[in-house]
Amino acid sequence: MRLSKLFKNAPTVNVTGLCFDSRKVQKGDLYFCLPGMTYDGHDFIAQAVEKGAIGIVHSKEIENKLEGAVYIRVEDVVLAMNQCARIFYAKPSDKMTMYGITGTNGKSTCANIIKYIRELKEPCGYIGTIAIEYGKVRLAPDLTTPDALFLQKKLSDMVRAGMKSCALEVSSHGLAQHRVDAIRFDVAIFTNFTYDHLDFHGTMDSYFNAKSILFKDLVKENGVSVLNVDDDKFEDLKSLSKARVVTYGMEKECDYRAINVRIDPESTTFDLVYQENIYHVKSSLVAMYNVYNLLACIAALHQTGMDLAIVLQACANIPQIEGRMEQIDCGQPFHVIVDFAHTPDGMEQMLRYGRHIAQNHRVISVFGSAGKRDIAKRKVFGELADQYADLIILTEDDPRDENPKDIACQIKEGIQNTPSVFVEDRYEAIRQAIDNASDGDVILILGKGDEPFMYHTEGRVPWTGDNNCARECLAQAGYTKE
Ligand SMILES: CC(=O)N[C@H]1[C@@H](OP(=O)(O)OP(=O)(O)OC[C@H]2O[C@@H](n3ccc(=O)[nH]c3=O)[C@H](O)[C@@H]2O)O[C@H](CO)[C@@H](O)[C@@H]1O[C@H](C)C(=O)N[C@@H](C)C(=O)N[C@H](CCC(=O)O)C(=O)O
Ligand SMILES: Nc1ncnc2c1ncn2[C@@H]1O[C@H](COP(=O)(O)OP(=O)(O)OP(=O)(O)O)[C@@H](O)[C@H]1O
Repeated sequence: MRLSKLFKNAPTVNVTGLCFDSRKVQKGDLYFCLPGMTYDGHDFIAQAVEKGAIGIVHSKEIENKLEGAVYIRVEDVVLAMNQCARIFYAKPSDKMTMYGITGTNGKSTCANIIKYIRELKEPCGYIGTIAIEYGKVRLAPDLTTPDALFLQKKLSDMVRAGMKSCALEVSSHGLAQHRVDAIRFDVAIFTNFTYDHLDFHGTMDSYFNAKSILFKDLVKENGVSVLNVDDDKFEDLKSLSKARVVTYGMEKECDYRAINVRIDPESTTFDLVYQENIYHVKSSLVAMYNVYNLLACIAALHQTGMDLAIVLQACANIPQIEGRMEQIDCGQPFHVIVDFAHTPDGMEQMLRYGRHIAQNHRVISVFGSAGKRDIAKRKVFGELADQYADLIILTEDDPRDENPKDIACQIKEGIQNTPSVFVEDRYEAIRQAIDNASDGDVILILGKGDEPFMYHTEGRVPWTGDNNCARECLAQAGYTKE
């Protein structure tokens, strides 16, 4: 593409790619000097030019301009990069129905529900924590919400592969770092807002401000904000939403309301009240929080033209979402559930659900807390497990360069009455939980879900995955039904 298509009055040179990392520049790329938390992209111009960048987009004064590249000075490089990416990749988000999902918990679950149901009508892509998926392509993501350039490129690949819609998880980091600024969403879904990511955002207000960008920036004609009426942040989001607002919930009057909810170990049923009509819904997803996730998706899909009856019927067969409330059934006489819960709210939801289905039997919980992340939540995890569990097995969970035993000690500060042990090796911890379980017990393995890696001192190292680990340990104990 000609540089002048991206910047008015720019010299006639051909841009073959866009890049913001000098280490990855390829010949013909336009290099954007981004401000970062550790570095400043302006410091790497020499490397970018050496690697063949044909243009440098910068905001600071540059004294020694190297030959071989064109220099374009702008006020805001992040803004310029987003605008360029949108044009360079031919505005892919304008060619699909775009669902943006944000909130502390439930983004991956909702995105996967939307993808599954939307695909009954037309091809739908997915970008989020679990995968990047479209058609037959399935890639392992590095981030929940990738950087702006990668995102635009992937969306354009999706359009080329025939996708008509896309469900995209939008993290607060992604919003704060303007990774989705160049995307035009049709629907912005808000799941919930509870404690998380204070290591990055500093305060809950700043965390919320990041989340709210998705709703402030939803300006597409016919755009719709899908909001959880039962969440404390509902009124704030409603008043700042630019688009039409549609509501869902259980406790208050709203557009899509669930009543008569019944949660069983295998399924969930409820009555959906919509415009004074009542529809009976049965879903393969369990736990109360999934009723909220379902309502959000039902509203979003219905508001974007899907037939309500088809959407509701599809709720009965939503496939297992990897590592999210994943029931591992190898024929053992107790429940084993693997879940990605890693926030206080997620932990409480899971522990409460475990308590609900265990009835008089025991809840055995296996978890840790990530190293170098949100230290304050460790004690809270201990308090929650103390409240709901009968046995707590503390173990490693992405310790990074912290000692897992120290993290476990901080979790233990919240444990008063419930027996707890520390088993550093996660595989061994899961094995001990399984060996310890009696008929009817519920084992909750929390925090990592399906993730096939663990962060240690040496970086990201392969991990069996909690779900695979549980299956292996069950097989070793003689249960092999799956
Ligand atoms: C905290 C955070 O989000 N950091 C992101 C941020 O890094 P940064 O600000 O430190 O960047 P930097 O290293 O200072 O570099 C500044 C600029 O100089 C450039 N550079 C740097 C060095 C060099 O040699 N050459 C060069 O060109 C960099 O490419 C960058 O453009 O900008 C980088 C470039 O886009 C991101 O890769 C990086 O994500 C890191 C890897 C990360 O782990 N982010 C996580 C926390 C994250 O975003 N998570 C969310 C939420 C997940 C959840 O809900 O749990 C997600 O969406 O995944
Ligand atoms: N609506 C919800 N309310 C509260 N907790 C939820 C909700 N949905 C899911 N959870 C809990 O949060 C965990 C993570 O769910 P999910 O992966 O869907 O969220 P997420 O927002 O995508 O998280 P992340 O961005 O960290 O991947 C689940 O495993 C479950 O324990």
